[in-house]
Amino acid sequence: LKEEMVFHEASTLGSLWPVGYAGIWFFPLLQVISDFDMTLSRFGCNGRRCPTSHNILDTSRVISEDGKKKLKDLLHHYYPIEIDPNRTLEEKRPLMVEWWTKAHELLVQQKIHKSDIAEIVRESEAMLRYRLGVVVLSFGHGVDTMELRAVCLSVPCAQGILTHFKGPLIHTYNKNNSVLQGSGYFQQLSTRTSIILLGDSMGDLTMADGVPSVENILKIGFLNDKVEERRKKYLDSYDIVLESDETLDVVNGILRYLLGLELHLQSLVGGEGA
Ligand SMILES: Nc1ccn([C@@H]2O[C@H](COP(=O)(O)O)[C@@H](O)[C@H]2O)c(=O)n1
Repeated sequence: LKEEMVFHEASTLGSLWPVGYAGIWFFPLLQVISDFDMTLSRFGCNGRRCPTSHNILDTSRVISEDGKKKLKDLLHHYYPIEIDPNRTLEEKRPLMVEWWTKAHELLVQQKIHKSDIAEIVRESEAMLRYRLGVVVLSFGHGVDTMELRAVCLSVPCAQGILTHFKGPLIHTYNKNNSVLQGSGYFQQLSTRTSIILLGDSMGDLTMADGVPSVENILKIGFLNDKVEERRKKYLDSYDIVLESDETLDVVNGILRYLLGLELHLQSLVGGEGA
C-alpha cells in the first residue's frame, strides 16, 4: 500500500487521488491542501536556512551581482514585515504585493533562460521535508509550485527567456479560492469534504476557503521562525503546531492512522483491498 501511495508527481493542479487506491471510506473524502515553501520544503538543515523557491533563483548564477544585491535588499526589508506578529494581515497584504512585484521586475530584467531553471534547482540547497507520496493541492506563487527535481516555471517565455509573470499573483497572504478561480479545482474535488491543511504562515490558514461543503478540516502549522513571538497566534489558529520540525512525520502518522482505520473497516465487511 505504501507503494500505491507513491504515484503521481506532487503538486499539479487538477490531479486526482492516486490511481489504483482501493480505499472506500476515508480517502475518497479527503484532500490535502498545502503550502509549498517552508512547509513541504524545509526551512533549515544543519543550522542553515534552506532557500525558498524565490531564493533559489535570486541567489543563482543566472542573476547578476547587482540583481542579487537588490533582491537581497528586498528580502531584508520585507521578510521581517512578513513574519511580524504585531502587524495585521491587512497591513501586510499590500506590502507583500509590493515585494513580489519588485522582485519579479528584477527577475524579468535578468533575461533568465527557461532551460537553466532545472539545473539551478538541482544545484540549490533546497530540500523537501519528505517525499510526500500523495497528490496535494500546493499553493506556490511567482516562481510557482516548484518541484525540486524539475521546475515548472509558470511564466511566459519568449524564445525561452522569462518575459513576465502570469497572474494572478499569489503571495503569502492571499491564498484562497480567489486565485484559483476558473481552474475548476475545488469543483472537481467537491466530494472530498475532509481536509488536511498544511501551512507555515498565518496566510496559509485561508487556503481552503472556497472548498464547497467542508465537513472536517485539520490545520497543521509549521512554526519555523521567531517561534517564541509567534507561538500564541499559531496555537490560537492551527489545530496542531509543529515547532522547528523539519519532517513530515506527524502528517504521515495521521495518514497512516487513517489508512489503518480504512483497512480495518474494509476487513470487517470483507471489502475491496482488505
Ligand atoms: N521575492 C520573494 C518573495 C517571497 N519570498 C519568500 O518566499 C516565501 C514563500 O512562503 P509561503 O509560505 O508564502 O509559500 C515567503 O516566506 C517569503 O519569505 C522570497 O524569498 N522572495
